[in-house]
Amino acid sequence: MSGWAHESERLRAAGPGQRTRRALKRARLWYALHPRSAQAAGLRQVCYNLFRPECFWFRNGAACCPHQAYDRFITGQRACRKGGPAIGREADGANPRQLLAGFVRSHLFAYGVGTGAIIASEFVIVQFPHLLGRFTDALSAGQLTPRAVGVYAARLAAVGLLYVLLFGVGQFSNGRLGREFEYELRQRLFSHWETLSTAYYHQRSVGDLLNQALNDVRTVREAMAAGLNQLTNAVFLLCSTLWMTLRTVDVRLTLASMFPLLFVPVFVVAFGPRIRQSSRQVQERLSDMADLTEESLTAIRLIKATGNEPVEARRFAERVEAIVAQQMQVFQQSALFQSLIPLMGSLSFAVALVYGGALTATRQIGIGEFVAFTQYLGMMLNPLQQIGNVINNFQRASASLLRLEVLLAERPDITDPPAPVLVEDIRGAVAVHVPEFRYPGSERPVLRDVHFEVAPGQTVGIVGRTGSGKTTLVNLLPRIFDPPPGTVFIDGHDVRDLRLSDLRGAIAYVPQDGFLFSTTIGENIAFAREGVKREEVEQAARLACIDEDIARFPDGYDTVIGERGVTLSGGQRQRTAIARALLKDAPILILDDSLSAVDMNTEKRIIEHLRALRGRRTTFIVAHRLSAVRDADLILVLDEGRVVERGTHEALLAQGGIYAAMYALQAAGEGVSA
Ligand SMILES: Nc1ncnc2c1ncn2[C@@H]1O[C@H](COP(=O)(O)OP(=O)(O)OP(=O)(O)O)[C@@H](O)[C@H]1O
Repeated sequence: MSGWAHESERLRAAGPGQRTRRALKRARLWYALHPRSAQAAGLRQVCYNLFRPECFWFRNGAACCPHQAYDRFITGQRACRKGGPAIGREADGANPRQLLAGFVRSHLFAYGVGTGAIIASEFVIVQFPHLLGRFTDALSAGQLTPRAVGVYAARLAAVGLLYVLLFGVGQFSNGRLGREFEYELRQRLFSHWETLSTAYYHQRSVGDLLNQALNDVRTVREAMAAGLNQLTNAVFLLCSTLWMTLRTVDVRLTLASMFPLLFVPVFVVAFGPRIRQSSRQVQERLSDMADLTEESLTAIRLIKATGNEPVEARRFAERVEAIVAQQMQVFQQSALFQSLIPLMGSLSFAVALVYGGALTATRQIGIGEFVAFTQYLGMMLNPLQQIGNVINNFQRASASLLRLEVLLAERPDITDPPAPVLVEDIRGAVAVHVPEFRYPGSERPVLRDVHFEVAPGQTVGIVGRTGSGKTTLVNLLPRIFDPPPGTVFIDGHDVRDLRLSDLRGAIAYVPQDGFLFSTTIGENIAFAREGVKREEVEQAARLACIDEDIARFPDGYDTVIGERGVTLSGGQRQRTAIARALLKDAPILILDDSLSAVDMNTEKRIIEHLRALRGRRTTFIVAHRLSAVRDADLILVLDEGRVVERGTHEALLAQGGIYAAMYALQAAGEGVSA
């Protein structure tokens, strides 16, 4: 049995009670090793089946479908069962600082273990100079026997071993917690992004959002894992060293040598805010660069086709130069700040040599005491340097937290109404009475006096010049943009009074770009609904006339179609998106210019299939090619946001207006018979 088949069998054999983390971990490993292979896709399907839709909830309290549960699991996010620990629930709506505080509170014991281990390790390591001092004293007094040397060596080795053990435990424990927090924060970000409305994404770039999800979150994680370790290490190493010196070394020598170190807090106050400010600017410029990279890679085919590589390379270089300049500023400030701290350490050393040397020469302290003290001072330099690093880290993390805070404070402008009308079954009657619609922040009305009504099961064609408002009009139905109150109704209910999940669940929408995911074509179609069977996917593909194309693909429905469906033709992409919408089987179907890249014959067949389903769903077809709407019960002709003509195909032809002129033009150009 092949590796894949064996794994698949094991997973299948696991009963509901055995859907264990172990099985899933193995699945994740398998998936990581074979991310793009058909086997992985198949295994994924099996794994989907292992999750039951009703029982997977995430820590932020949001329910999710098994597909998402699995996807989140393989990307390292943790799902928990309904009713499981709801750490994130209290964090819902919280800012990252509260999230951080909540996380630390709920992992107090683990933090205690990690930090405690580091603290203990510091108290162990400071025994080292003390032992060395005693060894030196014994040596200078000529009291060292071979046995005593062995005992000293064994003690020093034991100190080293215990230190490594304790310090390792502390590092690992806090590092692990940092990673867990990183996942929770990313998950929180993602859940938050899912709630924000389309208008928000028109204002923010993908690059900037990616930068926040990656760089800002990582900076915070570094501060709370490595930063916390370094801080604990540095503070307690300093404290324990100080304690040992005061206990075992002359107090005058200790106090005099420590004097230069009192300047460290002064430098922190002087440099901290400047470093934080510059770090924030660097992050913003990094967002810019991420933006440009994303845009350039998305448009790489166009760039190559037009031979614009040098222009893009120049644009990229300009942004990189700006980032480098900004980063140099941060580096200069950080370098100056970090070097001032060891400088103070060196001054301490100088005082110790002069004053300690004099005390030793006048026999006020022993040689062993002096040797031990210089060792202690050496040990202090490292934590002082670390404190500089940690403060820099915390300054950067603070800037990142601020950016994340701003993002998480963003509220979706399209939300459920406070008291939604609960509807059992939407039939698909649509009434639109929009006196005027403007996009948020825009002065110009895009729709004016648009009034029409559609009975359930009817088909509406929407045509008109480019920019006349067709997409805007259909976007109002699922509230992608909010219509004015009391202007758009479904089954007699204002769409703004319905729960968003009810409203959007009743609408299958194929947007103009018909986005596809970089997975298999079968999964792209199945994305419409949870728990769909392969036969249903195939039936939807038949209705959208993509089934024959799929049959010719090397792996059929399991063919991976590349990023955003790059390996498909424009027409194939459109038909896949249509199949996905048909599979949703919602009472309202919207095709926004979704047949433009399909040839006339295929378009005709798809329209025939839709007509066969007539009565079952209300359909809106936005089109430039009039052949796509000629069978519609009502055709609206838009011009500059107004309905300038309306009627059936025949009635509009008879009117001899804009529609008739468009039809004549297209018939002449494409050879369409009237
Ligand atoms: N998010 C937006 N913010 C502001 N104005 C917008 C936005 N989206 C579209 N518009 C403007 O609204 C007008 C109508 O756009 P819309 O996309 O609805 O036209 P359309 O008829 O669907 O065009 P096409 O046939 O080219 O797709 C255009 O002038 C456009 O510039």
